Amino acid sequence: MTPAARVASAAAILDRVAGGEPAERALTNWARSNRYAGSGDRAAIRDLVFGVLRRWRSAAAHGAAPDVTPDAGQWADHRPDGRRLMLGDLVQTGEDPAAFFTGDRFALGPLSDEETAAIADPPAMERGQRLDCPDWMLPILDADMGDRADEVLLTLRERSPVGLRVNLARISREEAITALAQEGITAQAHPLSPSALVVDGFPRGLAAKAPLRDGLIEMQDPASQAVVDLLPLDPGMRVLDYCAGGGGKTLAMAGRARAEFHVHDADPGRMADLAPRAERAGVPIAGTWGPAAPPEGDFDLVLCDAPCSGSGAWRRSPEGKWALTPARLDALRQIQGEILDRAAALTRKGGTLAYATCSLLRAENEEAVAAFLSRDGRFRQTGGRRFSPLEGGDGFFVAILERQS
Ligand SMILES: C[S@@+](CC[C@H](N)C(=O)[O-])C[C@H]1O[C@@H](n2cnc3c(N)ncnc32)[C@H](O)[C@@H]1O
Repeated sequence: MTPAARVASAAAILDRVAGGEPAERALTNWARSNRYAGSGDRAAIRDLVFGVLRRWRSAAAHGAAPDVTPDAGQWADHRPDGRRLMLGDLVQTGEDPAAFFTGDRFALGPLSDEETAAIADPPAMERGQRLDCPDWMLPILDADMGDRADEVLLTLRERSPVGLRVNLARISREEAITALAQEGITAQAHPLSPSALVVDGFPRGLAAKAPLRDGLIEMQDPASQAVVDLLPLDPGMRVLDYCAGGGGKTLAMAGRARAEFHVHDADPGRMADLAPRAERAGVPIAGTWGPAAPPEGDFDLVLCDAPCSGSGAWRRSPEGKWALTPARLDALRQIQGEILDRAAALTRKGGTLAYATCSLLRAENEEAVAAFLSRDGRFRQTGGRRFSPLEGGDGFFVAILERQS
């Protein structure tokens, strides 16, 4: 496909996303009905779509498209079109739109006079547009992050570097760097965790490289690994990953200690990849639990990597930024409290309950923990940390809570 045809395809996919279709599904559906597109085309189109998702408001401003609904942070009421969004993002990333809007076969039609006039001068943007943040969240983020809020939000407008976790149970970080170099991938040690690497650039097909296929290295954000580094883990412990999802943290824990790992998720489908990944990494999973068979008994360590706004990971999952509403945030806080209460009942006396989110918001982090501690006097906070996206990984939070009685 030509670069112009890729831009036209991205615009068509953005139309569907603006119409309510989740981006991953829109990309998959597009690929299914356009089988001529090779893997390089699909990856390039995905990059274009995700670039706009991260910078939706500023792209709309540059393309003279309607803004998102300002109070709810959603695009549902004003659906800007993919053509204008692509136009705006090309302009703001320094590309010449005329090179893509050619009117050639498979390309978008040439720029109209109105579009040419619209992009002639940079638009006047309000702060939320410039930072690509829903307006209702700005005061919350200002209160929670102080004078770093703008810097953090600007970071979240860009693509996240590719983080890897070395399975230290099987290979050292230096050996991993060498193994990757043999595959033509350059990676450096990342300061957030002894197991973390960051890859130079955005190489295609990374997941299919031998060290990843063989379970020696996993894709994982460095801050996610740093959260696991803070957990009190010893060999032989009985550990429950209460919100295990795809098992990223279970496998990271297993890389640190030969413990007995149990996994649970309210949506067992989310754990579908866990068994093959665990097998590749050489990690036995002692128990898998779901809503039909909830976990029982006393665990030495229960990790709750709770569902959250995902605000620390908006680079990776930018749709979440626009889908979040005050009502959704309230619902998440409710769920987080329920998860903490359930997990507390599964933590043995003297054991540890660890609460983590990839959220930047105090409401989901410090305030959730404070509310839990005021409900359950048996626990005391003994550690924890907040990770900022300015440290090179996702924004994360973890609190270590010890059960004392
Ligand atoms: C942040 S994700 C977990 C990511 C995972 N720990 C990892 O590192 O790959 C949160 C998970 O919590 C699950 N979840 C949502 N509500 C839950 C609940 N009430 N109890 C347990 N798990 C829940 C979701 O299905 C989702 O898989």
